[in-house]
Amino acid sequence: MADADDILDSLPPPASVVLGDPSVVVEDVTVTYRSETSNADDLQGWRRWVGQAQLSMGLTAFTKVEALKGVSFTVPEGEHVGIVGANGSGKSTLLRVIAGVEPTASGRVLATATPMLLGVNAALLPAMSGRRNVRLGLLALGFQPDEVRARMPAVIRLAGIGEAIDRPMSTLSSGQGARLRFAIAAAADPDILLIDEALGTGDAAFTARSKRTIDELRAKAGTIFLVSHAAQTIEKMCTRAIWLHEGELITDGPAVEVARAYRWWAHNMAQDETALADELLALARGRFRAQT
Ligand SMILES: Nc1ncnc2c1ncn2[C@@H]1O[C@H](COP(=O)(O)OP(=O)(O)OP(=O)(O)O)[C@@H](O)[C@H]1O
Repeated sequence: MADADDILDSLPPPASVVLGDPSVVVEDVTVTYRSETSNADDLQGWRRWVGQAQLSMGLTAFTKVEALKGVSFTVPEGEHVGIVGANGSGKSTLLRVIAGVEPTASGRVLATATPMLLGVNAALLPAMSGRRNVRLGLLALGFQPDEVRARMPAVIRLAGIGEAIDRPMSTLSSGQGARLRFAIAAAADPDILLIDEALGTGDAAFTARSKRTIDELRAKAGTIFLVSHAAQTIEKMCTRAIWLHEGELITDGPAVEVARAYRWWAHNMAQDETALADELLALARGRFRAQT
């Protein structure tokens, strides 16, 4: 069996890409969630005793989840960055922080344009119809009234929710609402585009249509962040990738190299080869730290 060093050494050299000035700077970002827990063993030190006492009295105990731990990187314009990592590693949190919809406990994000997280940025009003929400959504994105009129049919076609477009938002299914949000955001032509595949929703026809739209947006956007569980998607679509593990940035480098290292790690975890997986993770982390 190949050892961790052989695996990392067999990876191809970095691809070369032509890049512009910095477009997104993530500086030492930490995000902490406070979450209910029914298991006091989740808690550390004195909090465990307090938690046990709270739970035994039928009260609620809270634990702290560090979703991102001091994550830093700079992305130049034109870069397509994949974010990989196991479930719960902090990928969606990172996208939400870059989009400005998730507060940080410390650190900051600087961007040269407003980053658009597909499907999340549009805040819809429940009492208004889908159609009026599309109008408001497009106005909120900064389009002039004549541009709004011109773009509305395409947005409504992409959402593809039929007659439900004239019903109040509050009566739509969550899938229909998600499709509308996606379609509004997709009209934005953002310079900095954030795509979370986990947000993918809807039936096969919508999935195909939204994939086409994402491809068009990708072709136009300057800087792209893409979260995907499929390391092959990251290899194919991205120039660079970041591997997160339990909120920590493990490595950041050429997409092919990072995605393959992550794939080997995931493969070994799936095979219960946890010792080799741990070794791979430590090596990838060590190599990256040595470079920076
Ligand atoms: N609103 C929240 N309240 C409490 N904990 C949260 C909240 N959102 C995320 N978390 C926790 O933060 C950590 C990171 O979550 P996040 O959704 O960013 O991971 P992810 O890598 O995107 O996961 P997945 O691949 O499963 O989508 C996880 O431990 C998760 O349980």
